[in-house]
Amino acid sequence: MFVTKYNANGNDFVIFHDNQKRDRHELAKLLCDRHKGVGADGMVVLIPHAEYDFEWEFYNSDGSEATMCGNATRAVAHYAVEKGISVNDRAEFLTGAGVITAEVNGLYVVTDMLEPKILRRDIEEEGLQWWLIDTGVPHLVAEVEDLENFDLEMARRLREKYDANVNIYTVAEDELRLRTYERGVEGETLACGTGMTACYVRAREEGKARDLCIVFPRSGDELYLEYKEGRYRFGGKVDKTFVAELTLDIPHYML
Ligand SMILES: N[C@@H](CCC[C@H](N)C(=O)O)C(=O)O
Repeated sequence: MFVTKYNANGNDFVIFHDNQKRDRHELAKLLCDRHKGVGADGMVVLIPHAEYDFEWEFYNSDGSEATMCGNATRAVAHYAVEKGISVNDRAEFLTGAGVITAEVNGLYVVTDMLEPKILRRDIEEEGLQWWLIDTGVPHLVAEVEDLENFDLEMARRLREKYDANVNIYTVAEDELRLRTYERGVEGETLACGTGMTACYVRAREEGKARDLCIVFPRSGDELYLEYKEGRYRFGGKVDKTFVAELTLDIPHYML
């Protein structure tokens, strides 16, 4: 069995394709394990679909399924174009949250994000004002003055209470910086695309971010977010790290 490892600005994924949908949560746990497996924040499997280029199964590193992952959409679009599953440098595929389109230009990939839903604007916790925004998966977002003080124990409590990813950000017109505690990884990740989008949605709504914004996640990589004609677009480079043949003894029931 061959898998491809991608790094999307610090969010990393194990990707392969198969011919049918399955429950692969145990396999995801094994392959995402950084000691026993390949090591990744998530695993994605591309499955044939009658209407779209493919549909995906997305798993977090703890084996839980998630409906959407912004960074994985960019890595998967690159994978699909390279494998000929998608053509003309454009991927259109079905996620648990809806249909995604992404444009591939070399290693640079831009995803049209799903329409965000602002679920709550009134959450007060830990001295901060949080909004709850669904960008395919739920995110709590709060603006802070200092990104260095991200209390991960606090983030864990909020993640449990609201069943959401937790983000803090700073914003200055055309520059957004953020940190994300990810559900399903149960720790801080180096980047989170749906999290970046959720922070940007709030910053724009509050008149603090321009329609084109540079975004720096914890990895320090540079991405951008754009709001145009009612749509949020999210772009950045992806790295295909390696292709590996698994020699792991994978129990039959996981395959
Ligand atoms: N890293 C992702 C988000 C993945 C899903 C999330 N961990 C959840 O379970 O809600 C991104 O780039 O958006």
